[in-house]
Amino acid sequence: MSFSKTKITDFFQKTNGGLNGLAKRPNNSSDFSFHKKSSQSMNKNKAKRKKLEFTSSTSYQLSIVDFDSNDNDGATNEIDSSISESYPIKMINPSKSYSNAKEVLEIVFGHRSFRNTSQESAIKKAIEGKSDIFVSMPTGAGKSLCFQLPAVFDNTKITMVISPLLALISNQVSNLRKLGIACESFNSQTSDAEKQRIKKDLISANVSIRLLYITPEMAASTFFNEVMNHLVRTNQLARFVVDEAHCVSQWGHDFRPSYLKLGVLKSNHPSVPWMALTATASSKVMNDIITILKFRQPVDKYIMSNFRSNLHYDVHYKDSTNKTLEDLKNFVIKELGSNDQNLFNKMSTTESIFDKAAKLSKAANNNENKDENVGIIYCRTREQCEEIANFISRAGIKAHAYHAGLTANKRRECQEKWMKGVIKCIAATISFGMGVDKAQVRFVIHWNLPQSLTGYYQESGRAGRDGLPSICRIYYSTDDRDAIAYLIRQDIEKRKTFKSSVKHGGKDSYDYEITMKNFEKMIGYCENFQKCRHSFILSEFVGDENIVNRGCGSCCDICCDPRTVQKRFEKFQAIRMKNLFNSQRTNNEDDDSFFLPKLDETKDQDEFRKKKENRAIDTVKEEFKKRKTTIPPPKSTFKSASTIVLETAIKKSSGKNEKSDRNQHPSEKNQNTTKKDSIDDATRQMFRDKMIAEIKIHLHHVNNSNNFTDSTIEQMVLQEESKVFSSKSPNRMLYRASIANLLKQIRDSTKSQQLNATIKQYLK
Ligand SMILES: Nc1ncnc2c1ncn2[C@@H]1O[C@H](COP(=O)(O)OP(=O)(O)OP(=O)(O)O)[C@@H](O)[C@H]1O
Repeated sequence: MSFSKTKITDFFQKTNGGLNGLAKRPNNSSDFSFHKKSSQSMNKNKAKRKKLEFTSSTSYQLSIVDFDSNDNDGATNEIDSSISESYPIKMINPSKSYSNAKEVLEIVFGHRSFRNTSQESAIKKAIEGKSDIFVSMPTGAGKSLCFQLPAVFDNTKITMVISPLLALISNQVSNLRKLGIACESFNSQTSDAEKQRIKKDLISANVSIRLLYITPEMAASTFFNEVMNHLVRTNQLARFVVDEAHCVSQWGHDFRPSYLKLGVLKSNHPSVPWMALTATASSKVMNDIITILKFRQPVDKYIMSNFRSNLHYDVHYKDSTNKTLEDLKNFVIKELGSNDQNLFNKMSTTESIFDKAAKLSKAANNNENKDENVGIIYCRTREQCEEIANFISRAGIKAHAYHAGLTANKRRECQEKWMKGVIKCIAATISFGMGVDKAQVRFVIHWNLPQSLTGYYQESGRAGRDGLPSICRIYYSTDDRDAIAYLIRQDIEKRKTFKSSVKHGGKDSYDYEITMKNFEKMIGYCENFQKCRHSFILSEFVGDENIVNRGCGSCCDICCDPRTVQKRFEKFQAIRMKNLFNSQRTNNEDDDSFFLPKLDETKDQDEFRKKKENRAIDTVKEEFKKRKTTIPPPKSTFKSASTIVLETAIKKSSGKNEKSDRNQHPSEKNQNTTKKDSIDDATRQMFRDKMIAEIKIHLHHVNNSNNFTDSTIEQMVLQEESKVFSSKSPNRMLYRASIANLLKQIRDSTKSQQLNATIKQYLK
């Protein structure tokens, strides 16, 4: 939304006279429902609190975040954790002043003590209001309080909180309102009536909102510029807060170009203090945050170690055993199964799966508060979420899928039940869990490889927020690795074609190298059997030298039992090599990255087999669907490795395994068959795909895309790959090394912005 300056000025004049919508709310003495606070301190403080509060009849209707709607303020609308019902709230007396931070901590927030010294110091420094503050604390360490408490302490001013996700905003606003704090959000989902009410307050002489959550896009709007000017002029702006500040940096896992504009706000209002918070800051990210947001030196930094000793990290290999799903099932039963599994075991074998599920659900509802332990299994596609959820349910654990294909209501219901422990295990796409503060998450499993270590740290960090032992596991497979690498390349290419990357510091700030390097590190993490997993992850962050240098001791599979991990890894490597060297890959011996049936469920075996055959193709189709674009899909020759492997497998299983000479260069036609068989077609096609992708990226970078049609590129690749094949076959290693060398040369030319010499030869 945008407002013209004249309109704003008119608006200011019309409402002049200190309109104070919120402060002037009518009081009455009706009953008010507080949210349940379990802590004893909260109860103790209730009586004290009552005296300090005045009541309001105003009902707040929080904006319902519509999962699928277009969001014109740029906020990512990935999950729906909003509160749909309106509820009466009890407002804290807006003119109440507090003598110190501890008092606010106890009376308003109901906590007995600060969670850690960083939290306490950051809060006290913020209350002083003299410096800019950088906070890096692990997930669940209590970052939000670092700005929420000072915002309440400062009872004549407003704190502007800039946050990237509507779901996060919605959650925080909802929690703060339950505490009686005057808190609002202003975004594309806010109703017109609410916007009017908030605007009135913002332009008044006595602003009564203590915290206003906005998106970075909204912060840059003309309307908010005017608002900020007014608030600064009238000395009512306490501070700017940038939550999830790693979004500023392209070195972070979640770069948001709109965050780059925030530096302008800082330049416009240099006297207003800022606070930036993140759970995932490397020193590069921290420096970017401080520089891009133009923080005043010296910056007060509060950096806590990201090491969480209650989290046990490990990696299981999908390729190394044909019992991966059994492994997953046994693990989930062990972690969550006590109640559900016992009940399930007692059920008759003749009962239908639906009856069993209904019984489990009923039992879980009755036992709501007994066992709130839950788990998350992250999957890459909706189909996988559904399949895994079904699979776990069949094993007697109440599970549910969560993804964008469900209605907003269904997602909300699902999340709420999971929060209460009614649904024990959720199989979800990675948007699930953002901004969700659930303490008893006993495990976070990644069924597919994440794209970066920092992203993985944040997702896995949703486990064990209650401080109790919890497990973070990845099920790794090379099929996933290849499919994700392919998709990353596709994304990068699309971004470049759309020229959506932004210019920053004179260079293209969307850096292909960074994305790929991040992904390579993730692969390194999974394929490593020597370095402590915590060290591996924490080497990405500031403030963790001790762990990085010494290892965690016993909080990961490698530190606990390095020999077993080594054996597992070697077995995985052996099978991988066998797959690479042996084109006679068999479906059921070593490729277990698909879903396998339980042995006693013969009637379901056909269904499973079909799924097994279709899954990789569906995965790729699904990913294309997700990346809706006007760009035509890649030509049929441009296939992911997993698609090729699957197609080959399907051909084999249906007896149509004839060798194709598609894409065969004429010069190879007469070559002897020994040579030809030594490097299989699928491998060659995979390398040709890689070359095509690399060349397209290169041509885009050196501004030569228009000089090469797709068919020229394909012909070029066919010819160059064919030369290598003819000269290096049958030695597979030499073939691979030569192709790798070609790819490297192209990448080097991309870096030096020179049209690659080999490619140049094909310029007509
Ligand atoms: N001093 C405290 N005493 C007790 N509980 C606290 C304290 N500070 C924060 N908490 C609680 O800790 C939980 C986590 O806090 P918060 O959501 O702020 O963490 P965070 O660091 O922002 O995590 P994330 O990065 O995952 O968002 C919340 O339930 C919050 O109420």
